Amino acid sequence: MLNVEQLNQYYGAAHTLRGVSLSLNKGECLALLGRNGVGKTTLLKCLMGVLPVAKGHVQLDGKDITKLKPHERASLGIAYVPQGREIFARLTVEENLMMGMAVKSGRQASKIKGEVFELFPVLKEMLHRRGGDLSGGQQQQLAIARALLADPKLIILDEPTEGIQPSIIKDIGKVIRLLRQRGDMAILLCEQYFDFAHELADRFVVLSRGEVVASGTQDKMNSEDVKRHLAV
Ligand SMILES: Nc1ncnc2c1ncn2[C@@H]1O[C@H](COP(=O)(O)OP(=O)(O)OP(=O)(O)O)[C@@H](O)[C@H]1O
Repeated sequence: MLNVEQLNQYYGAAHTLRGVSLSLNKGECLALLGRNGVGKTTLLKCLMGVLPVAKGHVQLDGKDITKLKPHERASLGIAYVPQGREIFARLTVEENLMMGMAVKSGRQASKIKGEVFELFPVLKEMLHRRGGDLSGGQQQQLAIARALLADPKLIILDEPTEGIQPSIIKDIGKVIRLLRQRGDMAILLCEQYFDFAHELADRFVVLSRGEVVASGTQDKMNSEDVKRHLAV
């Protein structure tokens, strides 16, 4: 469903992504691993169209989307939960969720909304609170819920456990596992928290200095070779 071929990106003279290729199938969770600053967030932004690429291609279901704008990619079924969550702090939880549903019809929206409240019951209790008054973990849940309300084919999560308390990390893990078991979505999970990614991923890719230096199935993820690229 997602095919990335030889992506190259630069920040000025700095060559940030160097020929990155990866693929991801429906029903699969791919972990994107790597130390701080190796280019993970840059790659995700290129996939969402927030940053332009210098060379290479991104395909979704066989269609070349390399030149499409973020909103066009969103309407094709890509949802992005950025690092730091970027919820609307002054809007209520309900209003934040409505932003995610903007592209859906009334009937579709209420069905998806029911499913999302099952996944994140806490959001139902907090519908009228302002986003900015939620805890960091609740904001992360809100950001994931908002992305799911667009009913995506591919959800891209940038470090969903960053700065979040263990009990909510567990809840977020459960949701990702459920989405994976449903089998109708592809999940790209960028993570520094190795054990979390190891539990959830089917396959992994490791970036180092903008290059893919290791990849494989989940059973190979715990190897010395992979750990070497992640050790600080
Ligand atoms: N807007 C920017 N302008 C110039 N350089 C940038 C910009 N954003 C990131 N960089 C640099 O590009 C490199 C890759 O950054 P990126 O944020 O993609 O890394 P990362 O692997 O996601 O790290 P982290 O885990 O800290 O988010 C880093 O050296 C970073 O300093």
